[in-house]
Amino acid sequence: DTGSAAATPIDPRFDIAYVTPVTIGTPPQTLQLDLDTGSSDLWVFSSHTPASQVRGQQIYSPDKSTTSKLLDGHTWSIRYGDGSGSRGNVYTDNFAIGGIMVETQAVETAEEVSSSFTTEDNIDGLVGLGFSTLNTVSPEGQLTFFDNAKPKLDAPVFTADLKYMKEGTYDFGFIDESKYTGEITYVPVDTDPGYWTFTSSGYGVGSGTFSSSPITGIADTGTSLVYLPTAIVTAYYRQVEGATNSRSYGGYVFPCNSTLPPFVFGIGEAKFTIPPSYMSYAAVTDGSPTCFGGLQSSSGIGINIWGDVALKAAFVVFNGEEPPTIGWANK
Ligand SMILES: CSC[C@H](NC(=O)[C@H](Cc1ccccc1)OC(=O)N1CCC(N)CC1)C(=O)N[C@@H](CC1CCCCC1)[C@@H](O)Cn1ccccc1=O
Repeated sequence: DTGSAAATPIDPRFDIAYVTPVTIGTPPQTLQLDLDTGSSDLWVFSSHTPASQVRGQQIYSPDKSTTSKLLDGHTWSIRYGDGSGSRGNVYTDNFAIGGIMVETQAVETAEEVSSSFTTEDNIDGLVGLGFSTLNTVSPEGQLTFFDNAKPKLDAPVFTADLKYMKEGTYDFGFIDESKYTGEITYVPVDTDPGYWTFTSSGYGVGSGTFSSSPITGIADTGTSLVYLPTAIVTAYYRQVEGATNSRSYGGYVFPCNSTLPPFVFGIGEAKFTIPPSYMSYAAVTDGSPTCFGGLQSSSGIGINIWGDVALKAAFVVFNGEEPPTIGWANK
């Protein structure tokens, strides 16, 4: 099998996250979920989510599906890097993305979600596409959609073609040659503890010299920005007039009319350029002349994260063969 599904920005003003339509159950219930390679739980707003915590999200009702089965005695609870979280119980049911159907997918139904999920009415839940070792279901961990779908895919891969303020695509089971230019550069993935962890070959700021130094980090479709070591981040903002590291805004900000250099990162011998428009992420509040940077320091996180700001500068292949690799191509 092969399949494709849209990745649509949830906000027309800036790319904070992307959602993809999925169907769950019989008859199919359609929800818009955030495909997140930085986690491995598939959870949804549901008929079990208190009404006070639901604000416009689509919900999954297992009781309305003739193919749902309660996974008795199983629970889940997850906390994300930005402090948001959710928990609940587990069903198995039919689950499809882009026409790829998994009959007994573990679908984690939320009994509680944190306030940032309640306020984000465009996200009905997440599809974790990290490695199944990260799944939080207890007492038995469950498989991700990708692990369940892999045996029926023409190739054990999925690709991300995220776009700047535009609809992109996730493809499953094939590599669409029309979506990239030149060659795909594959590098090894370290699957411990369960992210798509790889090592970049270095970085450059604008037309400055390229610094060939290894940067190990995760490819994370669920994270909006890029988080790298402080030395790299300060080297970048040193080139931006009026940039400061703002405690109140929680990161590097600068006057929106400042000229930003592009940011270059290496994958093997290949180079990828994040254009200035992606590096000026968003005004700190609507209409403010102060903008928040798309590149921020990872010093408070503990891992480097290549989030959407970097991923949308490339066509990315998540290769689930043994051993897994990750491929990057220009587009
Ligand atoms: C430094 S990991 C921060 C990151 N969460 C973000 O990137 C959020 C995304 C968002 C989406 C929609 C509305 C609001 C915010 O956005 C910001 O935090 N932003 C954007 C806006 C900026 N003004 C401030 C900074 C994050 O926890 N991702 C996790 C998945 C997310 C969780 C929240 C919902 C969307 C999916 C996940 O892959 C990160 N992970 C990665 C590895 C290990 C653990 C872990 O947990």
